[in-house]
Amino acid sequence: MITIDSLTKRYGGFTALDDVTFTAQPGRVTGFLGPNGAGKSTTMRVMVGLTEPTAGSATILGRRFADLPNPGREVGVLLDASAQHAGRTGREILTIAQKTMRLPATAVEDMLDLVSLTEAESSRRVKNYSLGMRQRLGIATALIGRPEVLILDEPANGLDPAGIRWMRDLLRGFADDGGTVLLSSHLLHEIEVIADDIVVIGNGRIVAGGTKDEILSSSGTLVRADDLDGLALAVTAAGLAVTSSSSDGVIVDADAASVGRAAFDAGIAVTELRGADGSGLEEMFLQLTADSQRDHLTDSAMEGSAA
Ligand SMILES: Nc1ncnc2c1ncn2[C@@H]1O[C@H](COP(=O)(O)OP(=O)(O)OP(=O)(O)O)[C@@H](O)[C@H]1O
Repeated sequence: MITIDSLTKRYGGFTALDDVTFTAQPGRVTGFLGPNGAGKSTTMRVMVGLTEPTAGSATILGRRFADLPNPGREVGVLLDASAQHAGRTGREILTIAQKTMRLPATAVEDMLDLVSLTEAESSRRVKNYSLGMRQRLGIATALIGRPEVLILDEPANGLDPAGIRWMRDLLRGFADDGGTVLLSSHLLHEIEVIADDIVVIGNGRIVAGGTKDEILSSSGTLVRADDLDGLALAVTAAGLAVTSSSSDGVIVDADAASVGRAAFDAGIAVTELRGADGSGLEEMFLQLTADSQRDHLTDSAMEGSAA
């Protein structure tokens, strides 16, 4: 379990984290979602003792990272796959971790197998690794101490679709065995397919949190009709809030029955009526963070959600 309690981090006059509170529970994959610069990495750095908070606390299994006796045995961390020593081979990096944590020598082979790095690949220097291979090696290093908790910052970066599926299955298995997983991403689709719980951060503040189902169901109802303008007027006249309106349809912050009734009362023929689910999460993400984004969302940030 990871507990973040009223965490604030200021750099001079700039507030990077503003009273951030959430938990990541055992047996669950918690997705930490937010646009670039929202504060995900800063939160994770505080968790593992790399950044000192201005106020508040972050504990892992009830203790601050610095107070864990053999941290690698309790929490696996991957903050930046490119930060691994470029001049060492993958095998050397794992062997150092194995010796530091006083693990059996077989642990290195086990991890290479787990992340599918071949004998030849593991003997290459990291500077010759692709980003995807670095991510696999980073995940192997995080897992080698068989920790209960995993903290991963953008772990899917650089993985191809098969690699993303592999990682998803690996994290699912880890959580199903009772582990706690916290992973950050600015890719909506990635979080949507992997996470059980979602915490959304924007401008250093938590703007939404809950189970994926709660977050999705709170994203409203998607309704379509030939007369979209009339439809939007009808739901508004019925006292329902329109979350977004485009040529693709209208998303309303209400259940499907209320939206259907409003359209029926106005004599508007509905052509589609359903929970906004995936598209709603994208809409919610954009909305929740719209006035808090420090950088514009890039095309790559949105590409996953278009799937
Ligand atoms: N050492 C620092 N000094 C000053 N500002 C900092 C420092 N570290 C981070 N920040 C600022 O804090 C904010 C949050 O940064 P952070 O790296 O946590 O965001 P993020 O959500 O991880 O974004 P990304 O997805 O781009 O990595 C940014 O505006 C960043 O510029």
